[in-house]
Amino acid sequence: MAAESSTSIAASTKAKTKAKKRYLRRKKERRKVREKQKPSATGTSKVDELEESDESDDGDDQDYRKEDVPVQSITQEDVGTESRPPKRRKTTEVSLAGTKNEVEPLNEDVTMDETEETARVVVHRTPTPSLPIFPLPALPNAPSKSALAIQGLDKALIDAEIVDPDVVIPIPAEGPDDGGSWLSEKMRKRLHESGITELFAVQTSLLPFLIPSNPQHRLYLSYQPIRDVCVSAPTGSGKTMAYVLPIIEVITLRSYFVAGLRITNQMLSSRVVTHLRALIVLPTRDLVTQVRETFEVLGKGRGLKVGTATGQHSFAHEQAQLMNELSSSLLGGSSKVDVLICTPGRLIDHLNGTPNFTLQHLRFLVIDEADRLLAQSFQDWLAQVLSATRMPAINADPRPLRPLYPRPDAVAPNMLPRIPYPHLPTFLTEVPESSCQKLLFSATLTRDPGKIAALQLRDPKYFVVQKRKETADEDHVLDVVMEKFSMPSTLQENMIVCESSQKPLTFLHLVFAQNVTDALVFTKSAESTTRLVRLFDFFQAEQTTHGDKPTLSVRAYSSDLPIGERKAILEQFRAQQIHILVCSDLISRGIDISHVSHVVSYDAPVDMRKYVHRVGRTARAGRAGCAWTLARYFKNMLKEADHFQQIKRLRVSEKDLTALTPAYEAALRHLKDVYTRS
Ligand SMILES: Nc1ncnc2c1ncn2[C@@H]1O[C@H](COP(=O)(O)OP(=O)(O)OP(=O)(O)O)[C@@H](O)[C@H]1O
Repeated sequence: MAAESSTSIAASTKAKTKAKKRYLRRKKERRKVREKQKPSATGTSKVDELEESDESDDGDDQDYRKEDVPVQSITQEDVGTESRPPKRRKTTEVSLAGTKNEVEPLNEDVTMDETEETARVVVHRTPTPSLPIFPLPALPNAPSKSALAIQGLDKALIDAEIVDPDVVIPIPAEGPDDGGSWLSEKMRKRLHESGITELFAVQTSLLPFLIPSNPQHRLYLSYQPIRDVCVSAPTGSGKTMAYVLPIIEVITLRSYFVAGLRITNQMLSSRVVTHLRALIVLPTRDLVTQVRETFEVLGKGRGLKVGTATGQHSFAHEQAQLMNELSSSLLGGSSKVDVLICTPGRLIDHLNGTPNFTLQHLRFLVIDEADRLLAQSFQDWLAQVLSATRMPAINADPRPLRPLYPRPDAVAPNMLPRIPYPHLPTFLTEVPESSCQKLLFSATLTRDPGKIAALQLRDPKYFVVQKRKETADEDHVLDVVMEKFSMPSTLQENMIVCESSQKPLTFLHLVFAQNVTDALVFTKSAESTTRLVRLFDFFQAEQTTHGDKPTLSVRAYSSDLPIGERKAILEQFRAQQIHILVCSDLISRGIDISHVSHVVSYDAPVDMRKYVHRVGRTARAGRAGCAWTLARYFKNMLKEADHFQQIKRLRVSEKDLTALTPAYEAALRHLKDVYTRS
């Protein structure tokens, strides 16, 4: 095979040589002929032309070429891009958004050579024109965290009015000018007599909103329904007066304007007969008593009749106190009181069991400590109360309807359509609405949309008393939504990190070394309350036998005690006859005792709301106060509420405790004896 192939190569080379020789010979002959024909001076160009045409047209030459390089006539280089049909290549671009865009190939002018035989494709690359610059796909500006958080929230909450807690306005004692307080002269005088000379922040916002400027229709606003109100303000910021003052003013006075000044006159009161105009619902009896006292102080000399219903007295006794008429059935109801302050349980009892007890004339429904009350589902009290304030559906009331002429004053306007005296209903007939304005108050107002929806609020207006930050309004709303509760600015908060076993001794150290008296001490249960008081008493007894320490009066206050005793203890504490009151969370809300300078959470509160209310028993109405929490694990709750930074963390050294240890150990032994015996 190898020999064969070498022979063929030799033969081909030989043939090539012969052809070349033949070509060269002919070329030589042609040159000779040309030499002969050559003119002497000119004609160079002609020869050149001939030579050129020879080279191009000479069949031999062509033959030669064909023979000479039959296969490699087009070199790789020649083929290049010219011979190949241009490929339409797809260019892929990845956009910023991550999607693939298919883009047309760059501009190429492709033309086919006219001589089809050669089948040559000539590609003329024209300079690529610059493409128009399209803007890069840009992501929209990301909304702020707070903007995202408020999405889907109740609009009323987003539009909450943020009230600066430092705002106060002086109350002029005399003269027709109310100084922007919206209070009558009579009321302003009364406030000054009670030592109140300025309005606190929450009051400055609420009073103008709650005391209507229109002197007419103050008790019944059936055709001008007013907005309901939700108020979130720190503990001790004066929320009680923010509703007590407008209630007294609206019920007892009627005002009119003279030369731009508000003139109020009790004789012009729109109150013709006594009806239940204001209902205040509170979670505990103690709070009912406290709010009643505020009404009595501020409403003195105004002829306002205030009643309470807490179950402290018999049902019959309460009925006699509240109702004028129990025997006959009255469509307009009957009441001896203008204002009723009550707990929800007893209120339901009267709604269901007291004849002529009606809420149809209510102008104000106040739910104080609203988050606590809304959490109580007792007999579905809220739904029952709300339905009692609305016009009952015709035929829903089993009592027979009697024609009443003339138009009865005793029936609320929203009840009138129920009375079968001749009306002329037209398409213009407007259905009267309940005139009841709902007011919700708390230092930890719920933002739970479900619970708020249950209140069927009418176009609610939110007031949130909290320090204004240098941030967007959304952030304030976010604080509201995220339940970041604001604290009194005069409160100093401390946490003493200690193990449970160290708590009793640490507490004794606080009392005897840090002078923590005039204090409320919160424990987790009634049982812990009693135990701590016993230990304290044993410890003091030990101390007194070994030295001359003055004796401190420490008492327990819990649900284990009879109501009468509880009341007496609270009175003694108010009178500073008791120095330390150890209690359960029974009085962690709302109780206002001005001299409380310390609050000790002996057992850490279970949630942030409880913490806010407990520590809020001190530092009230701008006074200074100190809160102490004894705990090992407490910071997570504070961190979640974004409140960790505000709390000073302290440790009590072993050394500080050694002086107290002997008496403490003796007290512990006594305590053990007591519990083993019982
Ligand atoms: N304008 C005022 N000037 C002086 N003292 C006031 C004023 N308003 C309220 N107070 C007093 O401030 C104290 C706290 O008020 P209040 O009990 O209404 O607080 P609160 O906001 O309801 O607190 P909490 O959330 O704990 O129930 C009370 O002793 C009250 O008399």
